[in-house]
Amino acid sequence: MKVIQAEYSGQLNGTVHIPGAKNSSLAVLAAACLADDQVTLEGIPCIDDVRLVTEICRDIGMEARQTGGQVVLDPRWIHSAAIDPGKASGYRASYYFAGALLSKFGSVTIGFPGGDDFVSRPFDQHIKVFEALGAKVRLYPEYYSVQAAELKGADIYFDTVTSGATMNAMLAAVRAKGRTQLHNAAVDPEVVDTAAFLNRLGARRYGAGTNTIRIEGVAYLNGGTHTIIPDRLIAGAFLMAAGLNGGQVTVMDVIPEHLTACLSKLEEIGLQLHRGENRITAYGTGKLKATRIRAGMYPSFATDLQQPMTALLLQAKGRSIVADRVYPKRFAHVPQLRRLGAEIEQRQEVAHIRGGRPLRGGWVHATDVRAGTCLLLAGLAAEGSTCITGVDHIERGYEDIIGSFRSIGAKLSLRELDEGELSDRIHMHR
Ligand SMILES: CC(=O)N[C@H]1[C@@H](OP(=O)(O)OP(=O)(O)OC[C@H]2O[C@@H](n3ccc(=O)[nH]c3=O)[C@H](O)[C@@H]2O)O[C@H](CO)[C@@H](O)[C@@H]1O
Ligand SMILES: C=C(OP(=O)(O)O)C(=O)O
Repeated sequence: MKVIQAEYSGQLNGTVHIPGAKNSSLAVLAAACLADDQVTLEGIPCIDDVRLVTEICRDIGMEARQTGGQVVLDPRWIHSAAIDPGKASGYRASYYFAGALLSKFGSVTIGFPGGDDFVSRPFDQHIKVFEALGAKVRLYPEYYSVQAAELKGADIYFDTVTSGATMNAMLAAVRAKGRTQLHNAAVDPEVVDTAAFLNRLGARRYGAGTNTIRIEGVAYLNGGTHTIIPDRLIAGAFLMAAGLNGGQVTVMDVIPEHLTACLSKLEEIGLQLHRGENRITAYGTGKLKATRIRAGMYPSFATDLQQPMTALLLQAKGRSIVADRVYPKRFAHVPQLRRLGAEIEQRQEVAHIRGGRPLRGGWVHATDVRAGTCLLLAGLAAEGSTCITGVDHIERGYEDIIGSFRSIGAKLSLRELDEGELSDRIHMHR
């Protein structure tokens, strides 16, 4: 079993290049099915979720060649719209293949979305979109199918703001007959990026980045080249690292506007920031103030950043509280932080933190990708050595997490433990 070992690292200093966004890449890779010619994507991160997507692409006959951050896809030879249920359930965003293949072939069979488990991650708005466009959705124990003789544009109102269903609706509607309007749409940068990609292929889609998106269906889409936006969630986590012990971290190749809520909060708790055109430097002053975080949909503070932010707030003297309106139960990292000596409690879907207390190393388990970053940051600030299991979750979302944190001075290593060694270690730390 893989274990990340983190040692107390003192100040973290250095510059990190930020890769393309996982959440954009997963949508745009599936959206490439829609094209009628070759597609080249730049800035795709080398992460486990992307490896799974490229396997799915190959399974259905779409050639996908990845060289570093570049993926070349050829959708002209897709011969199947049946996706292995196990692979589809191996990550969250497989639902984009449902939207894209439905749009192009009128039929798809696919496993249910997997991904991080936050107790409840409903899928009803995706189904609502498919049905509104005229498709029939059938749910089976292991998979679902979506079929339509013809997709027709429709007016669709989302009952909740969802980035996944907004992007999926854009994919499903792009070849539908007539006009589709999406109301109460998500405005995330990943929505805008996916829309930009579709337009590059020749889609007629207007208003992405606002609450109403209009799509005029087209019969043919070209190929083309697109560069994925930088990962604002990885950038945010590295900026937080600067605050841990008063260091200085620069994130390069970012879009600072995508991080507005995060940057405001970092300044509010005492970090100094310098924003350039495509870079941000965070200076930790060594003194952090407690605060209140209410994670929400973009442009609010991102739910994917509330967990790493919690690790930083453990260093801020006083009481902080963290609530998550997107996933009110996204707090599996809280009991793990307590194993490191953190004074943190979860009461009524809010994490209450008493910060400024020393942390000590121990064994902890990452239950999801950002819980992993949270525990890693806490481990770098804890006295002694912290071992983090659940590395697979972390590798779903981070490209070379060990190398990039080491490049700013973090004492981290990846170790392989056999079952016997693992059970001895866990026993010792009980
Ligand atoms: C692969 C990917 O891009 N993952 C991101 C995506 O997940 P994902 O696309 O799953 O999240 P959504 O934006 O769809 O979810 C937003 C909210 O809508 C709710 N909802 C969603 C769909 C639905 O059919 N019904 C429904 O009620 C969800 O429970 C949640 O409360 O956005 C989340 C919110 O920013 C991020 O945490 C994830 O990192
Ligand atoms: C929740 C996340 O991922 P996913 O939606 O893929 O589970 C995330 O990236 O924080």
